Amino acid sequence: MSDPMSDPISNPASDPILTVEHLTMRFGGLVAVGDLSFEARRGEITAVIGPNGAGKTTVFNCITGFYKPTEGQITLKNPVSGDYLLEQMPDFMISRQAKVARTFQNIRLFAGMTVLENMLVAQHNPLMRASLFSIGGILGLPGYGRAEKEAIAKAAYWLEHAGLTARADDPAGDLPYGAQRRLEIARAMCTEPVLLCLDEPAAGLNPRESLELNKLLRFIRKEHGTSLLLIEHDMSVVMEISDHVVVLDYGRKISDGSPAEVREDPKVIAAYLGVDDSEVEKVEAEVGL
Ligand SMILES: Nc1ncnc2c1ncn2[C@@H]1O[C@H](COP(=O)(O)OP(=O)(O)OP(=O)(O)O)[C@@H](O)[C@H]1O
Repeated sequence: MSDPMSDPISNPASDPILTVEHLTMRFGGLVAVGDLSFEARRGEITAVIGPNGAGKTTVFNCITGFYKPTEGQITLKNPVSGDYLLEQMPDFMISRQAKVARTFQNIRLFAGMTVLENMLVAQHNPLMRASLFSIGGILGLPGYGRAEKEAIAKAAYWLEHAGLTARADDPAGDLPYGAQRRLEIARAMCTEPVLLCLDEPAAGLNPRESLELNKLLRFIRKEHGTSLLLIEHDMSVVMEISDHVVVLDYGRKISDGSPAEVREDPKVIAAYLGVDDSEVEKVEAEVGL
């Protein structure tokens, strides 16, 4: 099999992998996302944050093809296969061709299947191709045997880096919550995405599980050059691992910069981090509201 470590994607700092331009999503009269533009740069961890209902999940759903945006353009620059206009593609092509993978707020594993089986299901497409879409596996064709070995080796590699090797034969549903989250991420990495979108990966994790998650995400970025886009409520995770933070409020972008920059931005303090009631007027005056 090709060595999963052998081809880290180059990482020129200014090179965007995802460009969102004037994205608007309306549900009837409600503007869930309004005229949003931002970039996620290649090889970086970009966090999208904001209060409840700010439009974060809607942005993810537009990027990954679950929603068709009302307006706007979303360009994914795959360094290998070229540019894709995601808003014009069905969701399965976004994952298969453009190589964008995602995880969900609520974990979506096959709970009754083993950890290893979950990892192999993610590699269904290459295995089906190698089986000639029917009898290759039954006939024991060499191509299928090779593809199967590669799939198992890739699964083993990601299980090791997610700290799950010892649980490979256990039902996924038996894993502690934090381990299930890492399994979802490891499973997504088996599809070799260029952009991995994570919807609240730290939700419900205890501090030790949060550290293990951070370690896995850093490994993915550093050793594979995979770009990460995450929605996160846990500010300690955002500040610790993000290179770039985009802040939404009521569907609009109110801040965009390094973690240190957005943390100091009075608009963010007022809208997201929260201020004492007695301070609201003062902060609003400072930011011109
Ligand atoms: N399918 C839908 N139909 C109608 N309204 C929707 C739909 N999806 C989202 N919304 C509305 O769009 C707005 C943004 O929701 P969204 O879930 O994107 O926010 P969020 O920032 O992800 O919130 P949270 O942090 O609570 O997950 C909300 O007012 C929500 O009720």
